[in-house]
Amino acid sequence: MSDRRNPGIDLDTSFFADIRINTPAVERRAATLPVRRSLKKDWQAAWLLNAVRCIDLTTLAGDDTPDRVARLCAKARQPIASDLLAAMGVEGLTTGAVCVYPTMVAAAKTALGNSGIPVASVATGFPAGLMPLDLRLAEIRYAIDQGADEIDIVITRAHVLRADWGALYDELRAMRAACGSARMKAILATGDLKSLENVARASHVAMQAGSDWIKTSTGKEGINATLPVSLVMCRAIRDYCARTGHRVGFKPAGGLRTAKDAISWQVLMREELGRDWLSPDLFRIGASSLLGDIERQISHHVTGRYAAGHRQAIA
Ligand SMILES: O=C[C@H](O)COP(=O)(O)O
Repeated sequence: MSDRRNPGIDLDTSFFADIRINTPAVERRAATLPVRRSLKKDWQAAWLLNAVRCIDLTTLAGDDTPDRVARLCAKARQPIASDLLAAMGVEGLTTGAVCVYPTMVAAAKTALGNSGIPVASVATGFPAGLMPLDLRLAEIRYAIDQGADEIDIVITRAHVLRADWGALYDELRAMRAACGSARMKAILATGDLKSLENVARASHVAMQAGSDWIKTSTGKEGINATLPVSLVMCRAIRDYCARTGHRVGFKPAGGLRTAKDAISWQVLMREELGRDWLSPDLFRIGASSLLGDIERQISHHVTGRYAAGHRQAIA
């Protein structure tokens, strides 16, 4: 993985002051993505393998335990059965990262050992973010002390809803500073932001404040990752890159469960941002329950039939 970072820039509201989004046009464009490509079978398998290496394999449940995290990490190290990978001539495939709560970071680090798989920790009062800023920053520092390599922060939605871009920028800047060398993903919780314009504005502020990835959702909002919202965020990434030269990654998260989802979002990345955004450096899929269907489809590709349920991934 490269050590590329987005350094951010000073807050510049001119990037989004006049933004107007034609929602029906965005929805029409997004609707073409899942059906646009009739991918040949071999290509489909390759895209699914690529999705695996971009997954932030996630468990964020109230009943998480170190044992569950250890099982998740075993899956991250060997996400697809070795006989299926051997049949496709693939070696060394892992997920992009494992994503857990701060108190589970140490268990994940131990279980991942020297695999090189990064541990991402949510922080800053995930999922609502409604805690005093100093406590949210302390949580980032705690996660990093435990060994987190990446931090998934949540923004204060009220700053967006009140159009208080200065407050949003300052909070994100402080979080970025607390992250130090750990890379920061900014969760916008788009399902709470009320409009696509707000999604675009929040995306710009998050990038200006130095986020390394912008992420759609916590997985806990009423509406999580959708293709229209993702399209708006990808266009903001493209715009920010054109104006500043800084490349920011994208992480859809929440509700992605099927191999078809994994392909649709990759088509979006390739068509809107280009091939560079198909690597784990610039693209992650946050998911707790996607791997099972991907493995099922890969198994079908290799063997011509669907595997028995007990052979499927727990995640
Ligand atoms: O960041 C990742 C999300 O929490 C995962 O959401 P999910 O459980 O709907 O896959």
